[in-house]
Amino acid sequence: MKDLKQCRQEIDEIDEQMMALFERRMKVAKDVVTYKMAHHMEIFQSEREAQVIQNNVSRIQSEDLHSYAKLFLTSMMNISKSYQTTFLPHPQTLTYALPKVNNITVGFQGVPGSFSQKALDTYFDKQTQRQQYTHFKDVFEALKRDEIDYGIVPLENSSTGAINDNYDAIRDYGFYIVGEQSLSVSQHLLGIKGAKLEDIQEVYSHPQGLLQTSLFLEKHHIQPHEYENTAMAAKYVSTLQNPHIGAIASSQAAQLYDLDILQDNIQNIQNNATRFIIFGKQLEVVEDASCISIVFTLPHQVGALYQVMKIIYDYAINMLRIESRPLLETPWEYYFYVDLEGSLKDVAMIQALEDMKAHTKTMRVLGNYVKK
Ligand SMILES: O=C(O)C(=O)C[C@]1(C(=O)O)C=C[C@@H](O)C=C1
Repeated sequence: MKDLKQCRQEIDEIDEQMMALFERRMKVAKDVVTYKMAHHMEIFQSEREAQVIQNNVSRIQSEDLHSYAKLFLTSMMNISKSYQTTFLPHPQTLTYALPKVNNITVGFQGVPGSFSQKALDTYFDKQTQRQQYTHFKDVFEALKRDEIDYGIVPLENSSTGAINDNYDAIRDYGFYIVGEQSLSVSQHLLGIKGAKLEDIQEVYSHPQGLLQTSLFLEKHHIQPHEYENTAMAAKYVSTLQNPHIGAIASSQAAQLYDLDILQDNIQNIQNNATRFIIFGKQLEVVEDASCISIVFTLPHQVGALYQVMKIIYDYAINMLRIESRPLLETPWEYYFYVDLEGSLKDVAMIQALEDMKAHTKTMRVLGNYVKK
């Protein structure tokens, strides 16, 4: 048996060599992303990754290490991709992208009659193919598999705040925001034909639908039940045919699933609106893009957030929004999601972002797009 001390010494020597190679590899990854940004290429290159895995796993002589080698290479390329996403485009090499409109498929969560579909219908034209999914996460997965060209999900509601899962997903999947559609949202109490408001004892809706109408539900002593989606809840209630069970959903859902509107506009705040984001795999900057979304993490230091905010102030940039979310991998640390008014074609903006990046642990541009 080898001595532990000797083993660890050997590991230390190997790690030293590996770290030098790691640094070299990451520097090349940086050169690759500079090229990709100038040529409108996606960071994730599935064919190349498959090739890297195939070439290198076959070099491993011990058969029992093949699956570990594959895992090692995959993790290494994930690290390389996450590093690549932190680089900012160069205003001179960044060319405007024409929004893709022909022959595209867009994924949304829910069934026809959902608010996501309404946002999709408002943003995209009639020819756009629509693909529906059960969960928000499925839309992100579908884009990852190239099943769709874009996804559309809600990010924030004016009365209930952020839709946290989607904030986390847009960051974790490494996708880009290419557009935003704001939609005014009216929630209605729906019931089966002939039912009355007084009959309703329970309702089904998406958690957001229930939150947005909490005052009405409390007032009428109606018990809320969470469902995948407002329109799916309407569809479900329609199948139950029970006069005591209602749904909270749109007027389109009432029509589609043959339900009556028992009480309209029951949302807590009358001008209830939801912001939907359209996301894709590439950074697409259109000519009139005026909103830049960034996400960053900060070192645990006094005044770390202040330093970033000061740069925004010094460059006289209008900050449209700031949101913080816990970093799952390190408790009590947060990432910040900030919207700034401006364009990535503006040299001063890139300078400001570079300065901000110098004060963060990680920073990535999520997109530069038009708010509609
Ligand atoms: O070859 C590239 O395009 C790279 O960006 C490098 C790299 C890698 O780390 O090997 C990273 C991301 C791609 O998905 C494929 C490979």
